[in-house]
Amino acid sequence: MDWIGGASALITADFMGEEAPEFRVERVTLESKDGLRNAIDIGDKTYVIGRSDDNPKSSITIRVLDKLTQTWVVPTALGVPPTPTNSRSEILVNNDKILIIEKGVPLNDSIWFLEVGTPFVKQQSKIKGTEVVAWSKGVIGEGQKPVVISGPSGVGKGTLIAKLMKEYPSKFGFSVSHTTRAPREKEIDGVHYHFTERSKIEEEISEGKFLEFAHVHGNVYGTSIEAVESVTDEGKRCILDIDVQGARSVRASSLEAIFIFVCPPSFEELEKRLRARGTETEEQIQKRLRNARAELDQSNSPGLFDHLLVNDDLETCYENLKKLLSLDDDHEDSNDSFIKDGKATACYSILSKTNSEILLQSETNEAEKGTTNLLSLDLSSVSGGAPGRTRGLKISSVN
Ligand SMILES: Nc1nc2c(ncn2[C@@H]2O[C@H](COP(=O)(O)OP(=O)(O)O)[C@@H](O)[C@H]2O)c(=O)[nH]1
Ligand SMILES: Nc1ncnc2c1ncn2[C@@H]1O[C@H](COP(=O)(O)OP(=O)(O)O)[C@@H](O)[C@H]1O
Repeated sequence: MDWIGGASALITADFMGEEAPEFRVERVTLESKDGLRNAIDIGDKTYVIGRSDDNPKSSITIRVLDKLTQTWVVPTALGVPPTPTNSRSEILVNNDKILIIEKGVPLNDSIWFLEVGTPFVKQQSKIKGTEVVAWSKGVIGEGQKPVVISGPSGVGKGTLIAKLMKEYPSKFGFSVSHTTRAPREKEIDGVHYHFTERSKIEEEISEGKFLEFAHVHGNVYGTSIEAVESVTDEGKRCILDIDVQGARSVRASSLEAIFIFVCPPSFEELEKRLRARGTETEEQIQKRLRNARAELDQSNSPGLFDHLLVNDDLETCYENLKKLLSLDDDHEDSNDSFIKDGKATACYSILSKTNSEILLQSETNEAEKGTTNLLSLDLSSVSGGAPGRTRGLKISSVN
């Protein structure tokens, strides 16, 4: 490695070489030929965040020095990392994650967390038997809670969701699941489902890319974290069409959602709809009907579903669904102006930290753009985190 700049700490050797560097301060900045590497000490470990020298366009690299054994490890990094910029600043929060502010990108894209010791990271580390870190993008404000819709095959979930998306294309977005089942005649890959191989989805599940997955009617179905988060990133409310096992997993996850179960008016009517749809073989219909009984039984599980909707007359059911959703719609987000303004490129660096408030100082003259030079980032009510986004960041101007 070829360092051209001095660092504020003692750096004694090539960090992947035999002789280990010696860091004497909590935070150091190491300047290499083509950008910055930053190091943060957490307990007995030093995390070095940088970019590959050989390929500046490559993604961010992370190395961990175990100070007790003086060995370097490249951890398994889960989740989607930020696009590397030439400059960033970072600080340790809660002793289990590093807040990273990337510079030269829109404010909405600049706040990231590298989780190094959160319960999720510890659990993944145990499963994988390796050092694990996980990326989670920070989101200003809460966004609207995703909506999980479950119910037996043929009850009309897809029909209701399609109506909602048609009436409110800019308000709702569909979480496109992955499945190993074969596409039906009119289904489009990437629109209705991501149709995939069993080995591929199993590999991606083991890499921590899925919020939930389940074996349903003999196939694997799963919701990738990106499927949900890409909808929310667009400012839309995400709709998930998943089975009861999936709903249970989401309930147990860090994603806060509203859970709706759609019931048929009768079992006979369900069978009639399933047959009339004409998309399954008789054997598949029988399997779906058997599973429907179990799903209907589970719809009453305490604490699982927030609302039950009976889909008898389609229009009535759709109106009831809209009523349920609008009930949750009328919250005002006090961060709204920042969420909108956050599309402009920003260059903030971390100035100081007190409890859960972090001060961000602009490196360009934001005042000229009508925004402010000093921002307060409040982390006191964040929720979520890896494997999804970290929500609930509050930003305000400091006058
Ligand atoms: N757990 C889980 N279930 C899913 C997912 N995507 C779809 N499902 C459920 O899988 C079941 C079968 O879906 P599909 O094959 O499209 O048949 P349909 O419900 O009869 O239209 C339904 O209960 C869906 O809600 C997913 O990502 N995760
Ligand atoms: N309220 C309803 N009354 C009569 N038929 C319905 C109603 N809702 C949906 N259907 C029909 O039932 C079939 C199954 O609906 P679908 O939306 O595919 O169910 P799901 O997605 O829950 O498996 C479709 O042919 C659809 O047109």
